[in-house]
Order: sequence, then C-alpha cells, then structure tokens
Amino acid sequence: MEPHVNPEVRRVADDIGSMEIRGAAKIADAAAAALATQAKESDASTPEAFRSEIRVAARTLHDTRPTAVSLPNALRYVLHGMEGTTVEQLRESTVAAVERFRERLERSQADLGAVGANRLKDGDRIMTHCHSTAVLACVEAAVAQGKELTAVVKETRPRNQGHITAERLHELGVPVTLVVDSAARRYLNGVDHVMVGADSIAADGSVINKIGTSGLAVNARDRGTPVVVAAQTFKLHPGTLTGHSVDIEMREESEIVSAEERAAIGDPTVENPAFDVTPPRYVDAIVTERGQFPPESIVMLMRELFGENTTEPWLQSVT
Ligand SMILES: O=P(O)(O)OC[C@H]1O[C@H](OP(=O)(O)O)[C@H](O)[C@@H]1O
Repeated sequence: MEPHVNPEVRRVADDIGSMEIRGAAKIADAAAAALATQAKESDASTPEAFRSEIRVAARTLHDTRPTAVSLPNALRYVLHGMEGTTVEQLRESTVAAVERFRERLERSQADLGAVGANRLKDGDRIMTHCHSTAVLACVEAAVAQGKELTAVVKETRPRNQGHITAERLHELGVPVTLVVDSAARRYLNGVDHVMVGADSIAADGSVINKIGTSGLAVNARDRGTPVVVAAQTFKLHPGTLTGHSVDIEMREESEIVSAEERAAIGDPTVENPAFDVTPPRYVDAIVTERGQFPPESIVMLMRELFGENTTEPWLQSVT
C-alpha cells in the first residue's frame, strides 16, 4: 500500500506547481514546513512506515518544479536529519531538522543581505529581473544603513514577477522605474549594478535564473555594468559536481498566449522556458551568506559544503 501523504503536503505541492508559492527560497521553506506537518500528523505505527511516509511526501514535493535546487536541498537536509529507532524519535528529529533548516534559511538571508549591501553605495541605481527575496535582502540592508537607492525593474514576462519587486521596493522607500523586458539595454547605461537572484548555481559558476537573465547579463557586460547574483549557498547544485546538468522547466504555453489568441495567429508552436543559464564570464560576483565569490571559485565552496555527498535520500525505495 502506498504510504499516506498528508493533504497539507499535497496542497503545498500543488501551490508550488501552480506558482502560488514561488521563488526559490520560499519554495524551500514551504516544502520543509510541509514535511514537518507530515511528521507531526503521521499515525504511522512502525519506524519503517514513518520513514516511508516522509520519503513519499518528499518525493511529492520534489516532483513539482525541476529547476530550483533549493527544493531538493531542503528535502535532503530534512531527510538527513531524520534519525532514531522509534516513531517518536523519528518524528521529533524530523520536526527539529525542519526548524533548523528554516532558522538557517532566515539567518542566511539576513547575512547575505549584509554582504550584498556592502556593494551598494549611497545614490546607486540598480536593475532587477524577476522577484528575488535575496536581492531584496541586500537592498533592505543597504536602506537600513541609510543609503538612498533607486531601481529600474524589469517586468519579467510572462508572469510579471517584476510587479512584486516593484511593490516590495516601494515599501522599502526605493523609487522604481518599471520597464518592459526588451527596454533593459536602453537603461543599462544609467545603472550601477544589475542584481538578480538564482534558482540554481552550477559547479562551473553558471547561474540558472528566470528566463531573460542571460540576455540581460550579456548586455550588462557590453555596457560595463556589473552583474551581481544574490543567492544563499543552498542554491548550489550538488549534482553538477558529478556532471549532471540542471533541468530547465518548460511551463504551459497558456502563460504566454490563450488558446483563442493562438488560433487567431495561425497556431504557432509556443514554447515557455521558465529559466536560462548565464555563463560565469558574464557574472561579476555571487553574493552568499558566506561572503562574496567570483563565479569561477564557487566549486571550492560546493566541495566544502557537500563533500562527496550528492545522494537523494527521497529516491530510496518507499517500502
Ligand atoms: O530565492 P529567491 O531569491 O527569492 O528567488 C530566486 C529566484 O526564484 C524565482 O523563480 P520563480 O519565480 O519561482 O520561477 C526567480 O527566478 C528568482 O530569481
């Protein structure tokens, strides 16, 4: 019999899939919290049954979106923390692992923000793409230091997450100019830093982020504008250490065009990749909670953090 998956886990998985819950850090946080609910409410009668439930719940969450490695890294963290020989011990250790993960997440965001703020000077103008809580942490820390910033915010088609960024920046008192994505190059001359988040960072320092990031980075290099990537270390993709590549999520065409619109324009093939890969040569710095790194050196940090351990425990047999 397939182990019981808590309805809250299914709800969170659905919300991640539909992007009701979105953004690499928020996805990781919500997935970890869902595993805690699974653990707390489990009525498994044996340790084996409990472990199976947690693993199936983790797999349900894992199979929602493929690109942001924060999701499997969060699940891996919790599953490694699950230990004990009784159901109660397993439950307690799982819930404790979730709490540790969520605390680390919060702390790392604040520490990263302090590092990123050091790059920003009073009067600087930044350009953003999509909505990244890590980028906003840098801005928030800089604003708290009394620095006055302005921002050019790309709307980020097709889902317009730039609108969320605009709103958050407004709340921080940062004046915003909202532009369509294709206008970015025109505004780069007047910008001091391009600041983006990341969904995954590969061992060679490539940055996987919202579609449009790589074009922006190439344009920024052409204009001499530094590109700063704000990403906690749980965005580092351990699988890339052993030659795996990062899956780029292809989303529904309906996010770009309705069925009627599509029919009216001759039924073209529509493709909707959610992310792209920015090669390390277009990135000036990766800002993490452990400090700032040139992208080419990120592999050293990855080896230190992950060692040889790149296994995925939720892929073990469920029985
Ligand atoms: O972790 P934080 O910095 O919040 O977000 C990181 C990235 O997650 C988002 O993906 P999506 O909107 O979920 O597809 C964007 O690509 C953003 O840059």
